Amino acid sequence: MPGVLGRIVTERAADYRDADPHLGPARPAHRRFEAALRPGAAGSTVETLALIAEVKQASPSQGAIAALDPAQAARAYAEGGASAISCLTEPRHFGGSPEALRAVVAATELPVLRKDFVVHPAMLREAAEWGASAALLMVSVVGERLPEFLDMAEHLGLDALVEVHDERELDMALAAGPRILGINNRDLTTLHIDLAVSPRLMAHARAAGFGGVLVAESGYRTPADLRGVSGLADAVLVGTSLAGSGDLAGATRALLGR
Ligand SMILES: O=P(O)(O)OC[C@@H](O)[C@@H](O)c1c[nH]c2ccccc12
Repeated sequence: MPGVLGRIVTERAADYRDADPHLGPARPAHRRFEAALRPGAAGSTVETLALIAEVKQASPSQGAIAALDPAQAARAYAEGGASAISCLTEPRHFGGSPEALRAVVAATELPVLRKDFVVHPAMLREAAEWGASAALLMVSVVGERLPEFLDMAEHLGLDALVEVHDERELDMALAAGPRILGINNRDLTTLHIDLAVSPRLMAHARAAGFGGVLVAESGYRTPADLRGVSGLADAVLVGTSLAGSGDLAGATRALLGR
């Protein structure tokens, strides 16, 4: 696996090399994250797009974004109209931590996504234990093991956001029958963003008969940016432009056109 993504995945695999792979008891599926993103669930937004707002303190492309208090950030996003919260837990490149996720879960009623490079079953067990409603599964990372990881998430009562960046990954994802599909506009090997990726792959997914929830991810800054996926996406995942704004509630409202 090339580039930045390869380095991070190697590090996360090393972090969890000796972790206990047991998932523990089955947990009921609440599907709270999925329900928050369903068409119309966001209700009052101009574009009817649901917003997943991300607690993101740093990134490989930006370096430091902002030193956030995760609980305060989550409350501000909720106040601004977000439908769900994404919280990074990757520590070296994104400034995330388990504590950040736990704090976000405690601070808000909104469903929370564990945003990390899931390479080991223990990472899903942790997500459930920490109170997350969902976990990210990247096809570029789990590859052929996607069905296995989807089953594990289901066992733990977690919704899975299955992320793809190109047609090949999309076809692999569709074959596994995900309920929630995220299209990342950012190529994580080069960090290059192209907002045309989401509309292209969303049209492809719908044409292939995908009837689940579609999430457009990365690089969105303005209401005008969102117009490119309105009518195609059910939800949009936004981190940097909100987290670095200095006024998280105001920036969230502004992005949603309120
Ligand atoms: O900060 P942005 O450009 O608004 O992007 C948010 C989110 O899409 C991005 O953080 C992301 C999408 N998929 C990922 C996988 C790993 C780490 C991070 C990500």
